[in-house]
Amino acid sequence: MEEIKNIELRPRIAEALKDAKFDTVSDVMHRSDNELSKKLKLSSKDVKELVQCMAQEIIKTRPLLFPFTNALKMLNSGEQRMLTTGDAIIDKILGGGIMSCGITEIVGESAAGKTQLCLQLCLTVQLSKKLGGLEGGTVYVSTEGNVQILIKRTQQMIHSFKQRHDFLKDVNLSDEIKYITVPDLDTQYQVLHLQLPILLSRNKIRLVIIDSIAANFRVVYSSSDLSILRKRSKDLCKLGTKLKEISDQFRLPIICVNQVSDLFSKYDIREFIGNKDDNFWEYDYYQRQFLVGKGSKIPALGLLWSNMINSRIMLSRADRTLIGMEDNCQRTITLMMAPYAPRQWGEFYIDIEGIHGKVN
Ligand SMILES: Nc1ncnc2c1ncn2[C@@H]1O[C@H](COP(=O)(O)OP(=O)(O)OP(=O)(O)O)[C@@H](O)[C@H]1O
Repeated sequence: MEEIKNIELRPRIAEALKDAKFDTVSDVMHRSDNELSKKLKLSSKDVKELVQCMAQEIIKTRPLLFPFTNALKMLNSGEQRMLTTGDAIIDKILGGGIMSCGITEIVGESAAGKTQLCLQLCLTVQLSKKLGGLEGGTVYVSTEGNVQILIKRTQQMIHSFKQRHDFLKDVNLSDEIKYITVPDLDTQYQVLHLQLPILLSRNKIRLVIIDSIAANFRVVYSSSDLSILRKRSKDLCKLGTKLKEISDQFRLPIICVNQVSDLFSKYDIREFIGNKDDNFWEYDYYQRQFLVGKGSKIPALGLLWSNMINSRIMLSRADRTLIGMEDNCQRTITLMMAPYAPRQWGEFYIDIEGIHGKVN
């Protein structure tokens, strides 16, 4: 973080900072105005001036963190806003597809179809912008260690994808998907902080998928000890901030697959959602699910993580019924929250080609 001694300040403010041994911009910016006023023995007017100077310094020295934009600039830039899922019905349910920036969470119970949706996006992202793609490859960070299964399933999808998009028949779509396995939290940290930024700066990658974000956290932070919970929150915060930074810097969407936790009482919902009035939609959804005893599950990692993501897509499935060889379970996809569309849902199914929406 920037050192204060290099910043031009009024002498009495500079003197107060020196006396209080405040050396960096973060020493100031991590404190409230009241705290600064007390510690530095400065008037509230001086504190306001100091905070403004520090904020200016951050904007000046870290322009990538503040890529200010407005609606007109976005419109004129012609930047693709949505990444298609490859299925018109699902795109419609999701308000156009997956947001082409920020963090989108895909959450659901085991075998709900999260990985299938992600693999499909690995293919659609390679399409031209005209067709709803982002013209680039994918980095697929997997915590499950099942890369061979992913590759095999992707090959299956590619086969039918090429039949639908004849012009891709000579393109090697699997070359544009780079799989990385992260078996533990330490490796995950190394990959996201060191390896991923290098990969993104050297290749034309337009999508990052982390499948799943909860797996390693659940293993390391399984205790309910308060100090461990605090550390978990801190690490989750760091992870969310890093992902946002990467998404902003490389202008690409990051998809985080998340698991679910069981809901044991309706008070769990309040604990998960926080203030009901702040997020009435989600509160209402889980409350109803709980009351009808259906899908009484909430996304893992709690409220803190919920505040780090930009949109949330929930996949769910009813109990599996096999008719002959056909998997006939009812699946639903719900856009739980997004800055660009209201909550909506629909049914979908999975077949050899990938995932498809059902016409009602
Ligand atoms: N080739 C295929 N043809 C038809 N359906 C398939 C095919 N491959 C997978 N599926 C369906 O996809 C489901 C698994 O989906 P997926 O692997 O995306 O689950 P998930 O939500 O990622 O689960 P987990 O959290 O356990 O990894 C299976 O139950 C199966 O019904």
